[in-house]
Amino acid sequence: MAAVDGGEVDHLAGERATAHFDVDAMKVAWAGSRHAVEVNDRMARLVASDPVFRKDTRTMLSRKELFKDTLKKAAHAWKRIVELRLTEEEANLLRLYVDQPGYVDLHWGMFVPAIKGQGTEEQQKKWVPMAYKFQIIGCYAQTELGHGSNVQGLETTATFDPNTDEFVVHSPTLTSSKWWPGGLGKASTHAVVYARLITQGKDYGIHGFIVQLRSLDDHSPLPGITLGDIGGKFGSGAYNSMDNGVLRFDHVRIPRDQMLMRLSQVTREGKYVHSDVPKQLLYGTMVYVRQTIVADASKALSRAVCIAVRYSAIRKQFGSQAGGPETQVLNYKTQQSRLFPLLASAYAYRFVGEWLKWLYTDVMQKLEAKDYSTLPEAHACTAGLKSVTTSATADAIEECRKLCGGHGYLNSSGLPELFAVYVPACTYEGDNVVLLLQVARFLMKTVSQLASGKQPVGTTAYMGNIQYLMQCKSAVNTAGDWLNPAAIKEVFEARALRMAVNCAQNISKAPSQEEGFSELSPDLLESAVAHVQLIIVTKFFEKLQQDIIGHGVKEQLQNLCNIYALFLLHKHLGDFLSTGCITPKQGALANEQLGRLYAQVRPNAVALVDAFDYTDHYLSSVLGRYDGDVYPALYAEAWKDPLNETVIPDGYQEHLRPLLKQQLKFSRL
Ligand SMILES: CCCCCCCCCC/C=C\CCCCCC(=O)SCCNC(=O)CCNC(=O)[C@H](O)C(C)(C)COP(=O)(O)OP(=O)(O)OC[C@H]1O[C@@H](n2cnc3c(N)ncnc32)[C@H](O)[C@@H]1OP(=O)(O)O
Ligand SMILES: Cc1cc2nc3c(=O)[nH]c(=O)nc-3n(C[C@H](O)[C@H](O)[C@H](O)COP(=O)(O)OP(=O)(O)OC[C@H]3O[C@@H](n4cnc5c(N)ncnc54)[C@H](O)[C@@H]3O)c2cc1C
Repeated sequence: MAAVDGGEVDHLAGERATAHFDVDAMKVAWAGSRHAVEVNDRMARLVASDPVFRKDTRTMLSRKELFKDTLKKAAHAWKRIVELRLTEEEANLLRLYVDQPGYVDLHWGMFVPAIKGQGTEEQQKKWVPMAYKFQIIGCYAQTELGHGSNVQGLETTATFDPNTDEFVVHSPTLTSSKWWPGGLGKASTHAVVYARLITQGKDYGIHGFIVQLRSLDDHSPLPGITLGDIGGKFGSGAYNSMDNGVLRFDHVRIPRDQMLMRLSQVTREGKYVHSDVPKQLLYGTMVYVRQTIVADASKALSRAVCIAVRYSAIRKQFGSQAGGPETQVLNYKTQQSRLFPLLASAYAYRFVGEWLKWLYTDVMQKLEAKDYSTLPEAHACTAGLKSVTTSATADAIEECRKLCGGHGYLNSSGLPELFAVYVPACTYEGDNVVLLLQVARFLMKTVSQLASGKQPVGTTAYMGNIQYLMQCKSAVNTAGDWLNPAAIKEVFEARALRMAVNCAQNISKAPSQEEGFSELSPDLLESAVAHVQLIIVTKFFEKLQQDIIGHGVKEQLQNLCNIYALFLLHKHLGDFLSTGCITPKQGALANEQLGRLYAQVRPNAVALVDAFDYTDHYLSSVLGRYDGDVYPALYAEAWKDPLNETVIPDGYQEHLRPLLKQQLKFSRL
């Protein structure tokens, strides 16, 4: 049981008693191993029991107070990490459960990986230990006021001066100001800055440079550097704890060896040398972060779903006859049909995130061995999955808020802040539309290579079965037939392939490839989504092939997998029908089966969210409390609002009293 700060009475005990499976074993399936459950639980409790990490009044703090509170929490977290000699795994989890975006996320999440991925061994030896000891704090300064998505369009310059063996970093225009980097505004002492490398009069495009921004003595900006925060962001609390910043350079000089030189170098004489590696490795940090964002999607979604499921089991409306009990809103079929697909999606994203982590590690090992063949697929998978999972998660958090009715709109429900913190994931680390177009480009290339007989591999291997998939008809006859994984996989593969081939055919009719791609881009997005959804469904089925232990666990996961797939089929019925993969009758049968699956989830719903093993501290929601004691908590929470500090509000004397005491002057009143 994870609820360290829950009450004595378990209002959800009845719900927990109806579960048909072993919740502890499900925790292992969710977390990945018994070790992962144990370490997650230990770090979550450590954070929950420490008063410095309290966050119940976070949304009421001013921006300055919130930022200072973030600095305090980050420093305290570091102190605990050092005192307790936590491992890297434990430290990462501790920071996760502190649950307040801050400069440390970019320091560990992007600055260090950028140096590790793009720095030479010598550069790593110099910079990484300092970063590991927090002797320097770093951020990732790529985006500018004028360009974010179009990395090649960045304007900051780094011009080599052979006389002094230095680069001169400069912001030539207003639009070249670095804009958005997290941690840049107030905290970072250093940044990995992306700038156009110019040497011997030639522009060699975007490269990474380590630049010191602030004095290590008094934190003031170094000469030639203008720094600040870019201002308040969406929502209360939320991402406002982060100091997203602006940065301008006025001919700032850095030593030549602060160019990240693993992929290409500039010699003492100023000669540009590019190693024999794909240029796209420059984008490696983004690929790494996109992969972690997919794992975060399942965290955020499961959190919202946990709140909505528990509250829906507590909340009662209507149905009372002759004084009998009212109906739990979780029993309404509409509530189930909105909520259970989100529950299933949380599990689906968890497992595809696990697989993506494996893929990423595999690709990295191949790159080390100078095998670059899997790089395009790694890019397509990370970009596509980042895009699909973050968009769906942001929508799902908002749906969970609605599923909690009026109380979901209160900050104390935890859902508004969760949404506000989460929704920029659709934009950062690559706008979701821009990333899906990258997937589409990869798909079009794969389709065009089919004609030449090249066999697609990995996640596009199904395209090799083109003869069959272009003409097959689903054999589903009854609702129960939709429980056959082969039946589901076949229609998802046929839909994805047919949509891609249709796009490719239509592009080929355009005057040029480029014009065709641009004209067809809305269709290409849908085609990319179909391909990515197929990956998620496939990886869920593959997970079910693994050794899953514990009473009833596999059956529950099978139900969730079927719900995930059939819900997508229902939602995108137009795609499946228009590509002729299924008939309207088969679509109706899928929907019938979905209803049956929801009924099977109903008695297990609360236990399925308990398996996420979240503390009340992490959930930070009066509606999602483990003990279900919602109403006293809601009532108590209201009194904490600063407006309730006085009975008579500030402003009464100036603005309310005169209004109430005014003499009526208008004759018609
Ligand atoms: C309630 C409290 C909760 C608290 C929770 C706390 C959690 C919060 C913590 C915060 C977490 C995270 C912080 C967020 C960090 C965000 C940081 C950022 O945003 S950093 C900036 C990110 N910027 C981007 O992502 C920019 C997106 N743009 C691009 O990636 C590129 O410009 C492009 C891919 C769109 C285009 O590239 P370009 O080179 O211009 O052009 P082409 O399209 O022609 O591509 C050429 C060729 O390269 C291939 N390619 C492209 N990218 C890659 C890649 N990454 N890897 C491999 N290959 C790549 C592409 O496919 C083309 O290949 P061809 O074979 O030629 O077709
Ligand atoms: C909270 C947050 C944190 C961030 N942190 C960092 C950080 O630490 N470091 C950093 O360097 N950056 C950071 N960023 C910046 C982020 O990476 C960019 O905002 C993101 O890459 C999107 O780029 P953009 O803002 O230029 O959007 P734009 O590209 O201007 O997007 C505007 C619209 O144009 C559309 N669009 C753009 N190009 C195309 C196209 N080719 N085809 C079709 N439609 C298109 C988009 O879909 C979107 O609808 C952060 C951003 C946010 C919101």
